[in-house]
Amino acid sequence: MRGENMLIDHLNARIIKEKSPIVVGLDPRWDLIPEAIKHENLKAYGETFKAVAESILHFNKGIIDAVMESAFVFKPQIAFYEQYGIEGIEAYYKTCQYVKEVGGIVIGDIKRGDIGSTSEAYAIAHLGETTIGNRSLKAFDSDFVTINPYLGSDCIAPFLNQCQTHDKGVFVLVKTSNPSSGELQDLFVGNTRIYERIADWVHGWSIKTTGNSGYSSVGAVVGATYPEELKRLREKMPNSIFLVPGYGAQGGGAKDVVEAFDSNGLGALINNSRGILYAYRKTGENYQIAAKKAANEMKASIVLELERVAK
Ligand SMILES: O=c1ccn([C@@H]2O[C@H](COP(=O)(O)O)[C@@H](O)[C@H]2O)c(=O)[nH]1
Repeated sequence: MRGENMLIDHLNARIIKEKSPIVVGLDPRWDLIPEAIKHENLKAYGETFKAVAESILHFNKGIIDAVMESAFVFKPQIAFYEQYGIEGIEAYYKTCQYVKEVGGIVIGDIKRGDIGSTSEAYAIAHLGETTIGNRSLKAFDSDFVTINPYLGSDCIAPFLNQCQTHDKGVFVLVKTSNPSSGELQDLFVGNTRIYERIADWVHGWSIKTTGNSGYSSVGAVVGATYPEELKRLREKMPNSIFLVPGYGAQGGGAKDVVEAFDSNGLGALINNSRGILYAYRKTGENYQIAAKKAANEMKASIVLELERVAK
């Protein structure tokens, strides 16, 4: 498989070129969207899902445009859109489309996984193509999605198949950033913790799909809030790119994520959602200016920390 995997190599080439391993999480919250945007849509559509969806799209496009100089990877979390029904899902779809239009990469944070046949439908919906008679249509065209391995390997296989067919990628939940992630993930099965067992699976899948850059498009989600575990997991999954949430609002900082990277500054994508989207609420600036500054600062802190460690 080495060398055939283009998405991951393209991603790594851009991380190097743009010196940016950051991901901007697009988690729109109605109560935190600037009043001026909401006002315009409430006037046009009243207190409806349509007004919310239009506001979300306006806000997201503004954020994407503002941070493009320091970020090219975006992670919309689908739950924030689903709560606004069909219109919310449309805003999710259009957000993904807009990221693609401006040359960005989309990680659909969908955290899916079910029995094999249902996982296949999820995988087709978010990574593949739906067949209707003689036509094949893309439903949601993400580059990567997040997946939940709790149902076992047959729930993962359909996603891996779509990755191979359509040159897409997945991030498997390994050690999540939330405070109670250890309740299940840290339990021992024999001498191995559950999250380590999942890391072994991910490693097994990733070595079969490693690209020229030495990484696979089968990646792992590992929280910035567990830096010790992050370090050990880096050793366990040397070919997997990590998606690292937990930076910013959840307490993680540049020092906590540095072990996720290899000596070339590759191997990790660090996500920040609230800390960038709603930076304006702390600074009182225009939301785009504040988001741009927050993204630039995050990128600079991580680059500085990587340089410090490399010395
Ligand atoms: O372990 C995990 C997995 C996913 N997430 C998601 O990342 C963002 C984090 O948002 P912040 O505002 O930067 O805290 C959010 O979409 C989560 O659902 C995570 O936090 N931890």
